[in-house]
Amino acid sequence: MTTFPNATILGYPRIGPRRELKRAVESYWAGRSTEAELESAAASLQDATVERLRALGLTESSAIPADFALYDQVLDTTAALGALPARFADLAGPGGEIGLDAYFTLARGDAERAPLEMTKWFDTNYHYLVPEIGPETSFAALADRLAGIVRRHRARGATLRPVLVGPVTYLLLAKAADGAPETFRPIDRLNDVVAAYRGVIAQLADAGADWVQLDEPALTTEHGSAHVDDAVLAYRELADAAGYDAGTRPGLFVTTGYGTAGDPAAPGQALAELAAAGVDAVHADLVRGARPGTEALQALGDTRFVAGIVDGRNVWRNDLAASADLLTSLEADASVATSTSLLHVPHDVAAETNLPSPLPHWLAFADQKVSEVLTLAAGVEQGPNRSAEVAAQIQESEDAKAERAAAEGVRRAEVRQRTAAITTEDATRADAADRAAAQAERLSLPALPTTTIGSFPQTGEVRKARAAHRAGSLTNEEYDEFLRAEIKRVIDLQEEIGLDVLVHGEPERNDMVQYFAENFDGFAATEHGWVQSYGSRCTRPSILWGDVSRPEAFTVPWIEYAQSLTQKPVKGMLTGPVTILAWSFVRNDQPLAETANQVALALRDEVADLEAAGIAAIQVDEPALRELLPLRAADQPAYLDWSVNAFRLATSSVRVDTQIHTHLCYSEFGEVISGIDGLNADVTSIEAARSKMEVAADLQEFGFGRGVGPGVYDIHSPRVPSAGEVEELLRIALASVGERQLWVNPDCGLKTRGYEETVASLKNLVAATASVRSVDLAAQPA
Ligand code: MET
Ligand SMILES: [Zn+2]
Repeated sequence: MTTFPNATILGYPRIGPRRELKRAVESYWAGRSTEAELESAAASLQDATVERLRALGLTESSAIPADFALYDQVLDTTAALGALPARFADLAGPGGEIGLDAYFTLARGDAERAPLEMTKWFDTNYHYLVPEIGPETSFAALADRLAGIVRRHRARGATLRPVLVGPVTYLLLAKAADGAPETFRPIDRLNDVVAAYRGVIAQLADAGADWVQLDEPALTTEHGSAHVDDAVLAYRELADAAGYDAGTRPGLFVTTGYGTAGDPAAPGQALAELAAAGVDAVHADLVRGARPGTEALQALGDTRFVAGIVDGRNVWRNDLAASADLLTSLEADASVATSTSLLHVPHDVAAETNLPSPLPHWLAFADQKVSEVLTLAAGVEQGPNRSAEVAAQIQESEDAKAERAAAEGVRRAEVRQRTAAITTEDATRADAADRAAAQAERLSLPALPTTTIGSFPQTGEVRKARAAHRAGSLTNEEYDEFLRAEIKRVIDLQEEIGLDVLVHGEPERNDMVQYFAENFDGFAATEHGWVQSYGSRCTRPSILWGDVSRPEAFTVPWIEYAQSLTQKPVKGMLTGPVTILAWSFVRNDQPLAETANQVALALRDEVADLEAAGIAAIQVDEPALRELLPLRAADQPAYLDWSVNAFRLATSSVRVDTQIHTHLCYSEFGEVISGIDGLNADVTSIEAARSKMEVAADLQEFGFGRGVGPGVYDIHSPRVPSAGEVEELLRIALASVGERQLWVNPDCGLKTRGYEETVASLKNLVAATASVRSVDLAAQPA
């Protein structure tokens, strides 16, 4: 093997600077292009990526990672191991291989089969496909696709470094296959999977790889850090040259992004153990994780230390002076890298033409981060005698830092004074029982009130009108007119269906976070800043760069109008502070808690204006509450403290008879039940249908005393639930939540659905509720 490159990145955005991959894949799915066309589009994008990275300076052998998943990197590893769940067994090729169509079927399901489950990748908004591993799952070395990529680039003169999810992380991220015995854990299959990895690594070596990257981020989590011993066993096996043809074992590079691997009290120790097992290069995340101890670094011996010092998860320019100092303090020869893959950031700041100046000067997207890595690596090589070029780069980073600290809008006295003056009282409401009584009187709702989560189907018409307005072909007045007609239609429809608490349908919102970013001060929107969320789906997070405030009420006119059309209560609809932070790129120059308080006060202003406009129920959505939960148990209480408090700050100014709702989805919330309780909302709607109301029982067990609306149907598919099905779920919920607390609603908003299935589903929801009210509640009226 060659020596490990001095500068590298752990991964690069795969979607393409203009979302080329998204288009190519979606066109293939739609039958508009052939497999060959898709492969050729993917190959062109790879070539462009490799050329771009070389032009930026990643010219050392093996410095460029080959991480070109068409859908997801965990699914790629599943494919390389041939680890097909039983229900997909028929998709295997003659040699057990998972071809292109099989690959996409695992990701997207088909008429008979549900796809692999999708879940969040560590504490990010990227979603991976969960492997399903059972005692019978067969593993094989089927790395043809990845080997082919390595080979193709070799022929073009570049030795790339193929990337796989490492064996321990792969199994820790997997779930037990259906039918596996209770006691079975996927990690029980470590020996078998390692044998397959060995074959995969040999295939990659055969294709010309000098180094193979194995990502082991699971070692940085609370649960995974207890598996360092397993990793040592696995890598001892993988590093054993006896398993390879003479002299062909490539270098093994193990990465540990997203935190500190192993025991956080002994940072670096896990890396030293991996080195002792025979791993040739080990990476530590120096942004989210702790700096490895000096002794641990010394114990690495010949194993190369790779310092993940350029943040793979934010969009801010690196503080090069501070990073250079940290690298010097390591007193070890180190390579320089990113903290994680750059998958989480957009491609290139230079592509942005509309960002307010001087914001671009403070930013670093993937391409800028590559340059930062190279500068820092050059600095390490040069030691105390820095070249003029490196010195100039460091100076520029210092200048940007100073400019940013002093720039207008970054720190605004009026915002600072408000957050400094926050008191406990600001986050405190009257007793829940008093609120319930006052709200019952004001709203006079039936038992088991029915409602929806906020959005109604965003039809092609709505999207077209928004685009026309943005392009200027629809005037403000015309667009307003259109939105009002849409709101009226949605209100009339809900009246007709017979729902109790109505919504305006959110037609004016492109996205539940971006809409708030556009109406608050302190945020900027990018034109091309797309990042992959899952598969071909991308989001374009706003950049929260300055102090946040709300110049004027912006949701009030729509809600007020909707309320004017009906006697029934219409919910005000806001996105909560934690979710706004989670789905934006957030400033890194102050604690998240401080930024959360600013956002909370901006929302508090909107809440006050909604209340003043006569709105009796206000919903503040926090679907991302679980997403930002720190990976380590020790860090979780502090997080729940500030995040919960921010929500309370946003919602606690209201009168006793104003009903505060919240909504949570996308996650298992079992771990944060105490946080949900802490939000102190009068009504909490929560995704529950797929887990058969489990969360209702969890809440009950916790002693949750306020309103609960466990979702009675899954909105992720067009399937219409029957009234009988909804009734059954309601009865399960009723058994734990009780009729005084139970609300009836779908799992989440309806914006991705069509009208036909929405109307049918909601009618069944209302019918089921009526039946449960008359059958189950008749005996003991509330
Ligand atoms: C991801 S949660 C979505 C909540 C929002 N109010 C909606 O209905 O779309
Ligand atoms: Zn939701």
